[in-house]
Amino acid sequence: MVDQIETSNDVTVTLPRIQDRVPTVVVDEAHVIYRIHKGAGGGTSPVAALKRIVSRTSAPQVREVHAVKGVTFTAYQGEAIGLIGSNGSGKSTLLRAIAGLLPVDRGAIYTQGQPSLLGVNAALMNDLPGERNVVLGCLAMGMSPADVERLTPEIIEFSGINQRGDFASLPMRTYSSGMAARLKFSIAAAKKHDVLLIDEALATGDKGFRKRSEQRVRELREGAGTVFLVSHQLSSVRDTCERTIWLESGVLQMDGPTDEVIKAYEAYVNGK
Ligand SMILES: Nc1ncnc2c1ncn2[C@@H]1O[C@H](COP(=O)(O)OP(=O)(O)OP(=O)(O)O)[C@@H](O)[C@H]1O
Repeated sequence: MVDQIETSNDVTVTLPRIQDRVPTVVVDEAHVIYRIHKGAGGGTSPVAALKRIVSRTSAPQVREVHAVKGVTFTAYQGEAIGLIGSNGSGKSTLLRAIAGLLPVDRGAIYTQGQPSLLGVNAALMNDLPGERNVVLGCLAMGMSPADVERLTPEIIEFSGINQRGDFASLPMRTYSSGMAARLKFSIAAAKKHDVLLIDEALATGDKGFRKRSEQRVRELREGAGTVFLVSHQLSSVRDTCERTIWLESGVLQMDGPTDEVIKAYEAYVNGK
């Protein structure tokens, strides 16, 4: 049983009916708190503690930043969900917690399979050429060597890094930050993910790359995965996601159809 949904840019997406929907991410009253150790003695390591004993200085102060405050929602297969909110509202923190890179302090996050976080900070090796990074990245995602060999030219083509000469054979350190981000997106998007988490990656490309990557996000979603997209580029969210979650100061403000949530967010931003 399926439902046809029209998105704002006239793309028709086919989604399973509510009763057939398979949850992929369940976030249940999740709290994430950063603890920053500051003050004399530097840190909590045994060496730092010993130094404090010898120098008779007090234990470092701990400052807490409560970045995500009791957020609850469920994401389903086939959904692309935008995450929006002001600077410092907790979007990247929530994404990192879903990826399992940050522990939740209270509450819980359950995911189906291993979510893949694609951020502009994803680690590639700066001294290796782009094409070697493609091979390493694909192998690290669990692709077979034969698939890697077949897909490498496609990934380089998709990224557009060779548009102004043969950059694929040059070390990554010679790339602009936009080129590096495009290559990272292209590597991650080459594989079908159960849950793909994208942090601002689409915003770094030029218009042509943005269109290609938005199309790829739609394909990934239609291939039954769930895609989360953190972006300040509201047009990207509008074109890619039919559902959007709005966070403000770590609190979930709204969760619903993208058009409604963006409208409320814009009214909030303009009224600030
Ligand atoms: N590693 C960290 N250590 C301590 N505090 C952090 C750390 N990373 C983020 N924070 C704090 O957590 C809060 C949420 O930050 P986060 O990066 O998740 O927000 P964001 O919505 O993604 O912001 P932006 O839109 O600016 O990227 C902010 O107050 C930030 O200062």
